[in-house]
Amino acid sequence: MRQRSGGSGDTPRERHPLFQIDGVTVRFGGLTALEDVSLAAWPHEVHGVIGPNGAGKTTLFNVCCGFTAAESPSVRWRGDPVPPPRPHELAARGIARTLQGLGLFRGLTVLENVMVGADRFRRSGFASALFGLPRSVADERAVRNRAQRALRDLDVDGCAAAYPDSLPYPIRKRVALARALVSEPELLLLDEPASGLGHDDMGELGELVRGLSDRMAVVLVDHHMDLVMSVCDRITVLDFGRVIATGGPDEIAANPAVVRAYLGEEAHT
Ligand SMILES: Nc1ncnc2c1ncn2[C@@H]1O[C@H](COP(=O)(O)OP(=O)(O)OP(=O)(O)O)[C@@H](O)[C@H]1O
Repeated sequence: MRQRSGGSGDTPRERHPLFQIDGVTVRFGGLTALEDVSLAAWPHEVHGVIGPNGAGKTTLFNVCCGFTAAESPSVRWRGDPVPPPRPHELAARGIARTLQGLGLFRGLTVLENVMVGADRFRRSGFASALFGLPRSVADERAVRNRAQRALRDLDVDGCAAAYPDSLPYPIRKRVALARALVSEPELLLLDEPASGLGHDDMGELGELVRGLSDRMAVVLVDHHMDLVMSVCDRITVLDFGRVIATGGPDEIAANPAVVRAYLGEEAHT
């Protein structure tokens, strides 16, 4: 595990998590999906969220993305209080996410899909785009270049002209990741990044995610213990909507409450 920021030479700001959310309670009618849950994502760390089925992982992910509202959570960005995230503000706030369903536009090529993710770098307004003014043309070229770079970084630039439906699932997952990364986020939220991947693709994904933590904080929700244990610096374990443990992979693997929660799950499957 890498040294967390905060040692000699760090700026004081790096003593805080990049993103911290506390007091997350979500109720769906009579069902409490999350009760007073906290999550802190540190710069340059990969933070895993795990837990048995129905523990509240997706709900927590959705709160972090602003898809689901929690009851008055406290949110901090580099230690400063900020309003809870809202989906349309994520890119502007330095947050990107990939979803289980990938969410690629079927009618757009791979390159065009990734260009959508780079939208925040456009500087020209609607009118100059409409009339093809020079600034808008330069903008378009810059956004296209960024998108091509993002595809190259993920080794999928060869399918830039293809439509998502024509590509194998692991490639589509990379495209979805490229679309998230092209916005150059400080915080990347990954929902089930390993779902549907075979062993080899999962190994490559693990290396990729580890590499990303040089540039950003990563939060990932996933069922695959191998991936979570090998890739994450810190892990939050949920069970029945509550945090039952937080710590490094070794601490988590040895935590009796975590073992009990997962054994309980096996007993019910
Ligand atoms: N929109 C909703 N309306 C009602 N109940 C919901 C809703 N979303 C989630 N729940 C319930 O909230 C609880 C937590 O669900 P959530 O999907 O967050 O768990 P999870 O840990 O992601 O589960 P899984 O591993 O099975 O995906 C579950 O009991 C689920 O049935």
